[in-house]
Amino acid sequence: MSLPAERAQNIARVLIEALPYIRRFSGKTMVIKYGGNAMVDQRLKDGFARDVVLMKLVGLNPVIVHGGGPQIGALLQRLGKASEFVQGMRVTDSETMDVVEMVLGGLVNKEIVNLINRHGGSAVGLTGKDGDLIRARKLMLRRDAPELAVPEIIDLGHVGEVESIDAEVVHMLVGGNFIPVIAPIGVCDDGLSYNINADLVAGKVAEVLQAEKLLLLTNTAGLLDQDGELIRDLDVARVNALIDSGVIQGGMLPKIRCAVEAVQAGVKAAHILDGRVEHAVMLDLFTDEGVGTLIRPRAPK
Ligand SMILES: Nc1ncnc2c1ncn2[C@@H]1O[C@H](COP(=O)(O)OP(=O)(O)O)[C@@H](O)[C@H]1O
Ligand SMILES: CC(=O)N[C@@H](CCC(=O)OP(=O)(O)O)C(=O)O
Repeated sequence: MSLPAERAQNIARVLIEALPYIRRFSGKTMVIKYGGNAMVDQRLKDGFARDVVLMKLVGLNPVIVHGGGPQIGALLQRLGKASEFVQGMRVTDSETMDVVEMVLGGLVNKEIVNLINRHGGSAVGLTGKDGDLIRARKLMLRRDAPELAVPEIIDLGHVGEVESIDAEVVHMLVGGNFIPVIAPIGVCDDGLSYNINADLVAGKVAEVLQAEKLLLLTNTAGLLDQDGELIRDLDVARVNALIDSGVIQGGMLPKIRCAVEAVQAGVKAAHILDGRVEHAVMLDLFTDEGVGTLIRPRAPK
């Protein structure tokens, strides 16, 4: 493989320009949540895989946690089953759980692994069952409303939350130069599978690994305010006000909650960004302020 001299010089210039950024993040862990809504078309998927491979090659440690909500919905529809969500969480009966496990642990996980490997990386796919990575407990949602004397408890079936993460298998893979690709399926003490929102898993994985950054790739420019304008930067105190006023709804609720919990538990920063933008991950790394919405533990002084 050989390049014309002028092209080689241009590449060298760009790499040298990138050096301070690469040095800043070298050896650091980046947890990237790749949402089902960001897996739009082949060009974007290829771009994502190339970014991840490049990150690894320059010394960062990317760890991928993926979703696949739209992909689960599509298969359920083919099977004649409707999708129902409460506060951004899929109501999951045992038949739906089988579909979730097949789509996330099978189709989507292996598609991402294959994509990264085809672009020159070494990815290994896991669900929370592999290496006992994700222990889950049943999630009981609370609904508070003025007309309710006591909060309503909503049972969503096989929907879980993270009880604990045993990251040994992740450390082993990262140490062996692999890129872990994690599907958000947990297992509880009695061996039952639980469907966990991928944002929640990504936040907990970032916490346990004490990641430098948690990047949440989705299908909006970031968190939008009541006028649809991008909020570039917010601290934990403002998040609650935005939830109470109804600005943050649906799938954005677990996303923002997990980002807040992660930064409160020691992750340096969380970003919600548009995965439909080409090279979104690199854009985030190579700009001081990042792109999308930055969530930090407290407002800058
Ligand atoms: N304030 C908000 N800003 C941006 N998106 C919001 C907001 N409130 C609700 N949403 C919704 O949240 C969605 C992202 O969540 P979700 O569909 O679960 O994405 P993903 O599959 O990437 O996790 C957006 O597409 C949007 O419809
Ligand atoms: C409990 C719950 O809602 N689980 C999600 C898991 C997948 C996911 O989170 O996918 P995205 O990130 O693409 O939305 C679901 O069943 O859709």
